[in-house]
Amino acid sequence: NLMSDDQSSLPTALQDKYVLTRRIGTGVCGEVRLAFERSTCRKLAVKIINKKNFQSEGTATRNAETEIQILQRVDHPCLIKTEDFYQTEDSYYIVLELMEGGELFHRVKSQQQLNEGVAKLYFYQMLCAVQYLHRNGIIHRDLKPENILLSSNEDTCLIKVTDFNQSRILEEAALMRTLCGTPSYLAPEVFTHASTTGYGLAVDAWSLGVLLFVCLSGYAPFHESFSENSVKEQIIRGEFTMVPSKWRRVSNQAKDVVRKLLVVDPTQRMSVDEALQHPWLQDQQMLQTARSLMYPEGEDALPAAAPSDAPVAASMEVESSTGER
Ligand SMILES: COc1ccc(CNC(=O)c2ccc3nccnc3c2)cc1
Repeated sequence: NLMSDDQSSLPTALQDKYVLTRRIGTGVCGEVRLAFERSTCRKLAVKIINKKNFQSEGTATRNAETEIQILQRVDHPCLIKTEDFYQTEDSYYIVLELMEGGELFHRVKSQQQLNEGVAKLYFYQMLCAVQYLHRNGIIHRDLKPENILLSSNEDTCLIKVTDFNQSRILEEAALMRTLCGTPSYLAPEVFTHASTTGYGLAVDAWSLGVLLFVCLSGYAPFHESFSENSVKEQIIRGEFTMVPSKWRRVSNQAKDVVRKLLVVDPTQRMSVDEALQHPWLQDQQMLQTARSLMYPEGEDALPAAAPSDAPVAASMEVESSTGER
């Protein structure tokens, strides 16, 4: 447990600043623990990654910048922010803002399926996050409900994409590991193109299609119980199943987005940019809500034009004219 050897193996600088407590998440490369900043008692998440299954042996490092620096360089309201970073010879410790709502995976599971308006709000934020990554030359390659975190337990909340740097670091090793793991969210070209450098931005669009499918219906589009073909076969053929009872209340526009993302040929697949222009997302109320979640300071930064007949403004006018402030 934490109080025994683990605690002692933590960097002292980390221990000086934070108290690490229970495990709140686990991933391929390590675990996430709930932490408290000693000086402020602020709750944070500390992601512990042991290097041995993180290092892609042999492959040349991509460029001078380490992926962790990329993690620290990117800045978008729907991308998890790194607060602090430590390392020992066998582990990385990444201090992250705590996402109180936990993984999207658990939210969808507990609610069976999300209502369409909530799914649209979350999907729009994912599109913005992935569009930002793509514009910064980062392909996530591993988008799945476990990597989408919710900022609160409210339906209307900010979402953040996480783990986007790891897939870049695990580039070659990930392909091997990915081909061993459950392929449910993987795009067909991951199987057909041998090298990871072969596939482009379109893989993230496919995974977003699977994510939207899961949010709207509560189940995965490719599953061994749906066909005698393996999940891998179903993916390569783009053979997904929309169970009527689960999709009855979903709008045709939402289904259209899913169908245009789950296209096998990456050159024919709708891109993230095109998805952001799809009619289903031209929903002013959702866009307004998303904007206020993503850019909260945006609200007071632009002073609302006070209507001319506002009594408050008038009284303030009186005060200032008498010189009172
Ligand atoms: C007060 O203690 C808690 C409150 C809420 C939760 C739910 N959150 C989580 O379970 C969780 C999991 C992984 C994460 N990875 C990075 C950042 N934040 C994360 C949050 C977990 C603990």
